[in-house]
Amino acid sequence: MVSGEVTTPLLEEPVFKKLEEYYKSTGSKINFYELFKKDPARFDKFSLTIPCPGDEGNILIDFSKNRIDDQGMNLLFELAKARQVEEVREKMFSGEKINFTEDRAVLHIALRNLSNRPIQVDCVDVTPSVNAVKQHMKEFCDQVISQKWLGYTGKPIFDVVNIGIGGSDLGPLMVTEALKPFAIGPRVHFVSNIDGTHLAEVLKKVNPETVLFIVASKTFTTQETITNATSAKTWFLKHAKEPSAVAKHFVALSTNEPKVAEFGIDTANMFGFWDWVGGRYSLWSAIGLSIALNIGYANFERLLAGAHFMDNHFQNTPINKNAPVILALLGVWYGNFFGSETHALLPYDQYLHRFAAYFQQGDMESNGKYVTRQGSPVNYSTGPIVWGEPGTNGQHAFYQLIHQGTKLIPADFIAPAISHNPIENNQHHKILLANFLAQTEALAKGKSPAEAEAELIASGTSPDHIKRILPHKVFQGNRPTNSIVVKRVTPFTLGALIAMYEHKIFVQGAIWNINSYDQWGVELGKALAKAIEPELQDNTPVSSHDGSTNGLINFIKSHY
Ligand SMILES: O=P(O)(O)OC[C@H]1O[C@@H](O)[C@H](O)[C@@H](O)[C@@H]1O
Repeated sequence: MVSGEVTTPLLEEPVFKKLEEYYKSTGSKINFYELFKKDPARFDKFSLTIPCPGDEGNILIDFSKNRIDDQGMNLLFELAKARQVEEVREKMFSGEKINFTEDRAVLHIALRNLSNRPIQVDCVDVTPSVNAVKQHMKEFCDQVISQKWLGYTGKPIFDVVNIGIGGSDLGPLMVTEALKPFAIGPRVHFVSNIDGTHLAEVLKKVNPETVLFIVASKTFTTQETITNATSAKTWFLKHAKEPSAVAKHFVALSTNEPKVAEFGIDTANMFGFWDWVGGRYSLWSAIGLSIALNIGYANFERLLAGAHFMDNHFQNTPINKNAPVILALLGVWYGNFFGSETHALLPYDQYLHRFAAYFQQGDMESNGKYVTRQGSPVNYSTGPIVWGEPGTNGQHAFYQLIHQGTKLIPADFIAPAISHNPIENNQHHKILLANFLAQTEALAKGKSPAEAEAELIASGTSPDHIKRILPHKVFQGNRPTNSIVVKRVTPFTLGALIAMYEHKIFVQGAIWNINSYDQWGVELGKALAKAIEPELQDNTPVSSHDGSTNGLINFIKSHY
C-alpha cells in the first residue's frame, strides 16, 4: 500500500453518506431548468472561464445545466477532499509510483513539462531525457518537412504511415485529424487493425520511394503492430530490394530497444520513451512523432504547451474552480447516485470526429476496474461507458434516446466559437453552433404537456388525435449537459482539452480508489488468441474449448 492512500470504502465515507441523504431528499428531485428561473446568477456560479495565454482566447466550461445546486456541489467538493484527490495529485506530479501493480510512476505530465521543473523517478530527474528525445524528434521533423531527409532513390518523404494500435494509434490519429488546418508536412496514414485490409488499403495510396513507416509500439511486442510492420517491410523490400534502404524508410517509437533492433530497425532511428508513460497517455511522447511530422514540430510543441497549461490549472487551482475536478465530480454524481452508465462526448467540430473514440480508450481502459487499490471488489459503479459522434450527425442518429429514452445520459458538448472553414459567409458554422446550443437547451427545457398540447391545437390537430399522440410529444427535459467552448481548435486549445479529460479520469480513479493506470483486463484475450491461432492452421476439428468456441472454430474451419 502506498503511504497516505485512501482506505475507507467509498460507501462508508461519511461525506458519501451525506451525499446519499442529500440525493434522496433533494438531489434526485432537482429540476435544473427550474433553478435557472429562480437564480439569475446560476450560469455565473456554475461555469468556469479559463483565460489562455496569447490569442488563444478563453476556455468556457458551462456546467450549469446539471442536476446540482450549491449544497450538492459543496458536498461533492468535500468528497474530493475526503478521497484525498489533492494528495494523490501531488503523488502523480512528483513521480511517485502510483501505478503500483506495474511498479511505475505516471508521468505523462513530465512529457509536457515545458517549465522544466525537475521531476524525479527513482531519484533521477527525467526532464533531461525527455528534452533529449524531443530534440531528436525536432531535428528529424525538420529534416523530413524541409525535404532534406531523402528516401532510397533520393526523393523526399510525402507520406507517413503510422503502424500502431490502441494508445500507439488513437492519439496521433485523433490529433492529426483535429489539427488538419495546421498540416505543413507529409500526409499521414494510420494502420492499426490486424485485418490485412487496413494495411493493404493504405499501401495502395503510397509509393515505396517516398513513404516513411513509423512503427509505434511501447512494448514492441504487440502482435498486430509487429505483424503489420513486418508485412510493410516485406512490401517495401519487394520494391527497394536492398535491405540497407530500410534505414531511410522505417523508424521506431518504443521503450524496448532490444526488440526494435531485433525487428531490423537501426536504433539510431528509434525515438524512445519510458515505462512511466501509459500507452493511452502517450501522444505527448515520441508516439506523437506522426503528429509532429504532419503539423510541424513547433505546432507539436504548442500542443504540449496547451496540455502543460491545463496541468498547471489542475495542479494549482482550488478544487471548487478546478475544471477536471468539477467534470469528474459531476460524473461521479450521475454514475454513483443516478445510476448513469454512460457518458457521451459530442464535439460540434468535424475535425474532432475521433475525440470520443480516443477517450473511449483513455477513460474505459483507465477506469474500467472493479477492484480497489487494496484489492477488494468495489460495491459501487466505476468508469462509465464513453461514446459519441460529432454533432450535428449524432442528432439525426441517436439523440432521440438522449431526449426521450429511459436512460439518463450525461453529455459533454464541445465546440469552437470560430471555425477554420467559415464558408458561405460563416453560415455553416452558425448553423452548427445554433444546433449545439439548441440541443443543450432542448435537453434542459424539454416540452411540457401544456406546451405540446398548445402546439397541436395551433396546428389544427383534432382533439381525439391530440389525446392519442400527446404523451409522445412530451419531453421531460432536465437532461444534464456540460458545454465546453474554445475560441478555436488550435494545437494549444486541443492540448488543454485533452489534458483536462486526462485529469478528469485521474480524479475519478482517485475517488473510486482504483488504479487507473494498468490494464490487466486486456491480457487474457491476447493470451487466448495466441493459443487459438495455431488451431486455425488446418481443418482438424477441435474439442478442447467450451462448446461455443469449439463450434465457432469448427464452423470457420469447415470453410478451409
Ligand atoms: O504500444 P503497444 O505496446 O503496442 O500497445 C498498444 C496497446 O496495446 C493494448 O493491448 C493495451 O491495452 C493498450 O494500452 C496499448 O496502448
